[in-house]
Amino acid sequence: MNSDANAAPLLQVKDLRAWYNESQALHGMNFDVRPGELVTLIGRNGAGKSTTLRSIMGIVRKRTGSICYEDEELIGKRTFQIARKGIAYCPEERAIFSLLNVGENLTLPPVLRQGGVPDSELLKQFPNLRERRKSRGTLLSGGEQQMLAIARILRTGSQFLLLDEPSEGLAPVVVKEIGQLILRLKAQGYTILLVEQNLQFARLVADRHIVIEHGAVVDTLSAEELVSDMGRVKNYLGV
Ligand SMILES: Nc1ncnc2c1ncn2[C@@H]1O[C@H](COP(=O)(O)OP(=O)(O)OP(=O)(O)O)[C@@H](O)[C@H]1O
Repeated sequence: MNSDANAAPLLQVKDLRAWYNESQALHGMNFDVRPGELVTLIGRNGAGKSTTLRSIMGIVRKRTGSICYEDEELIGKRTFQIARKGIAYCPEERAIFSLLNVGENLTLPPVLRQGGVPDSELLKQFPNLRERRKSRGTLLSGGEQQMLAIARILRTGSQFLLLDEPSEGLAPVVVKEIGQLILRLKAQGYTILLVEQNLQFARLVADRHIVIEHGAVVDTLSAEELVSDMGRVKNYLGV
């Protein structure tokens, strides 16, 4: 499914400010994501990318402004309520339970909504996980852990996926596999907001790129602009 440039936004973030205790991390974020779109958040370390995902998910609780999802305000809602609306979060550290095996990790999160991928179908979609069904989390490679972390949230029935640096620490060949998986999810109609430092990876998968500096959006580039004007982005990232 391709995103419709004229469709009403699925997620609208307005003047989002967020704090860790007294320390302000987001200073007025404004952006939106349309249904079926794959959007990246890019920016230097500490710019506020992960905090944006955690604020949408309600993990960072101290936040003001507006986060509107399907015309419903998420500010003030708890994480479990946000998850029930169909938003899922895959953290940077992947959060695989090391003492549980693949099958147990997969079935641990509850099914929250209709439309979740059934277990049998998940194992078909992720054959490498099927092979390693009995292996403990600690024995998985970084790529397998990432696959498992994504597979796990597909089971819940969520349609809006927040993915924090899925390519981090993975070998190029595995990054390619994760890229193919993300493109497959987009083709299946999932809407995806992706934090990504790896521009080559971001370039291959995303429709649009939002640049963050000091907790605010400073630029937005289309997929084409990222390719034709890489200098602009590298300037922001200082690379
Ligand atoms: N748990 C926390 N407690 C206090 N401050 C935090 C916490 N997590 C992040 N911060 C601060 O919030 C700001 C934004 O951090 P955030 O992790 O969102 O950045 P980022 O753009 O995702 O960068 P990175 O890729 O390095 O994680 C930074 O100044 C960071 O030091």
